[in-house]
Amino acid sequence: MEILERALKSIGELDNTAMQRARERLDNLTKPKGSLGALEDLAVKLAGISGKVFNDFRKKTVIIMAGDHGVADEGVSAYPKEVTPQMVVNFLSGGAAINVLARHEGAEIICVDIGVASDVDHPGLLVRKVKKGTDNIAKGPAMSREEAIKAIEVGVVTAWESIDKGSDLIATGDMGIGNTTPSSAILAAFSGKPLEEIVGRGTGIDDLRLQKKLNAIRKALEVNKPDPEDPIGVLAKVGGLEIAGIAGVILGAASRRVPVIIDGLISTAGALIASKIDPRSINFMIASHVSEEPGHKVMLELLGLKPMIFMRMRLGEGTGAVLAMNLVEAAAKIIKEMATFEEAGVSKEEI
Ligand SMILES: O=C(O)c1ccc[n+]([C@@H]2O[C@H](COP(=O)([O-])O)[C@@H](O)[C@H]2O)c1
Ligand SMILES: Cc1cc2nc[nH]c2cc1C
Repeated sequence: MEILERALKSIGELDNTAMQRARERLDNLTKPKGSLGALEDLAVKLAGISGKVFNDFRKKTVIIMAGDHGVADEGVSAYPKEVTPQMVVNFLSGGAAINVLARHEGAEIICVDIGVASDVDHPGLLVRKVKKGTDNIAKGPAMSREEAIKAIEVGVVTAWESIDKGSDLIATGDMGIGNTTPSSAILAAFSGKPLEEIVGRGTGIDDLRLQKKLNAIRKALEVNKPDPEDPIGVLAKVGGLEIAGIAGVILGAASRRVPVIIDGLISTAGALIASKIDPRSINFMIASHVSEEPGHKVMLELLGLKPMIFMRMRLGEGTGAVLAMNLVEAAAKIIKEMATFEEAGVSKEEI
């Protein structure tokens, strides 16, 4: 708890003066006021986060949290559990979608085993296993409260270490067969929305598995009775180890005023937990894309975040978040590199 408390103590507000200065500069650049839309809002947010109008990113990092799920035994995924460690090996060998996109964006990948059921032996893996997969949430809690806190703290420390090594733009990613089930359960606990509206097909399940998934979430909520006023309790009861780790990465980045780009459904479930632990953490989050999972849009609305990319993606791994790094860098360059009306000798608006 000491690490989490330390992180929470350092989370501050956005720097309003820097944001105002950023808005003024944007209004003086050679374009009609506001014409770069969300790109301008992003430049203003970056100023609020760093306290500086000009930002550039030297080291971009995606942190992938990997964990397994006892609830996979209920037949809620289209793929077997073994895929979790197999994909971890794929991340470390460079063959996954996230490797391609991270290379494309010039980002580094950190992969953390925070709760994979089997052990992966690879020198590139950060082994910070809190538990060998969660217990089946349809039958009882995913993990103990102590384990949930420990997993959040793994995320905090991983973010801090990466920032200490120079990371100044962080993206969140996940890997875990079955993890759209706890992510949807977390959303149900916080939103109270009917499951039919928020539960999707994850890796691509058929109608039969969708019914099993809905039943498993219904049972998880009945058996565990998560209290939306107790976010760590929600996480321990119906969450996942990688979701906890992602919440920790977000709180860790926020505590160091480093922008953190949120990926799809699972990462945003982590963001919801972080936001309920400390709402100020939302200030440091940047939404990337909106996933095909129906619950993702609802999560982003709850957080009050607007996604920038609509590409029908539903992969996880941090893929949407890493794609958005390009837009974050573009926003930072616009405010820094564009000429003002005065510099370019362009006439300003008449009214
Ligand atoms: O990020 C998303 O929005 C997303 C949506 C659907 C599936 N996934 C990925 O697919 C896996 C979970 O799907 P499932 O069907 O096993 O619950 C897990 O490894 C996630 O990274 C990710
Ligand atoms: C192959 C595969 C890759 C993934 N990456 C994230 N979730 C995944 C699920 C599967 C099944």
